[in-house]
Amino acid sequence: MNNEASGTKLYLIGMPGSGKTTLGRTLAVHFGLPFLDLDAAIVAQAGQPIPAIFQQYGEAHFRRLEAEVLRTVVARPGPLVLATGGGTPCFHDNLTVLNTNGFTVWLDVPEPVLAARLAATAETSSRPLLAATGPTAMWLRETLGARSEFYGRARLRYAAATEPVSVLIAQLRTAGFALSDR
Ligand SMILES: Nc1ncnc2c1ncn2[C@@H]1O[C@H](COP(=O)(O)OP(=O)(O)OP(=O)(O)O)[C@@H](O)[C@H]1O
Ligand SMILES: O=C(O)C1=C[C@@H](O)[C@@H](O)[C@H](O)C1
Ligand SMILES: [Mg+2]
Repeated sequence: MNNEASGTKLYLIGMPGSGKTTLGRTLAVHFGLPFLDLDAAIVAQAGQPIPAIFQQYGEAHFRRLEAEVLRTVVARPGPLVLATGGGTPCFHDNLTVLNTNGFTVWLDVPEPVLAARLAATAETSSRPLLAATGPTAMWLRETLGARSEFYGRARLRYAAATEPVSVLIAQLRTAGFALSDR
């Protein structure tokens, strides 16, 4: 089965800072697939950056837009690697859409590692949900606590901070995600 014929889409889910964008690009190169970042697709569709969408219209509007753009991406023919937004699986039944139209992987990264990464990238990133408080331990604990129920329903859990990418690729093969390595 070649890539086009399989049509399988690979969806990376997980907390902000878990490495969805970084790993997504790596896997896309490895499997010779297109890569898409859902946040970038939302920005393109809205014509404004994510913090501006939150500020102008609020989170509920952002979540509707996110759900709409996700469904458009999922409906496209052909395979891809998609880095979702941190909250994507937790709203508007998006997780069901992902799980019924491709292969979901949760990048499970421990809270202290997330805290360090978010602090290190706070200056350069635009994370409106963190902008008010910064990546406090409390925000991380509460958010991870609330979201784990959704993330935990991914087809695969990948300990992204400790396991090499080769472990995930092997897990994908075992789970039946059949694509050609490059
Ligand atoms: N496996 C890794 N080991 C060490 N650092 C990593 C790893 N993966 C990602 N990072 C670093 O962690 C930070 C966050 O990575 P990335 O932007 O890919 O996460 P993300 O899940 O896409 O975040 P967001 O939800 O904000 O888009 C970046 O500085 C990146 O370089
Ligand atoms: O964790 C979240 O809820 C978010 C993460 C980002 O990827 C963006 O999708 C947005 O800032 C919301
Ligand atoms: Mg990202």
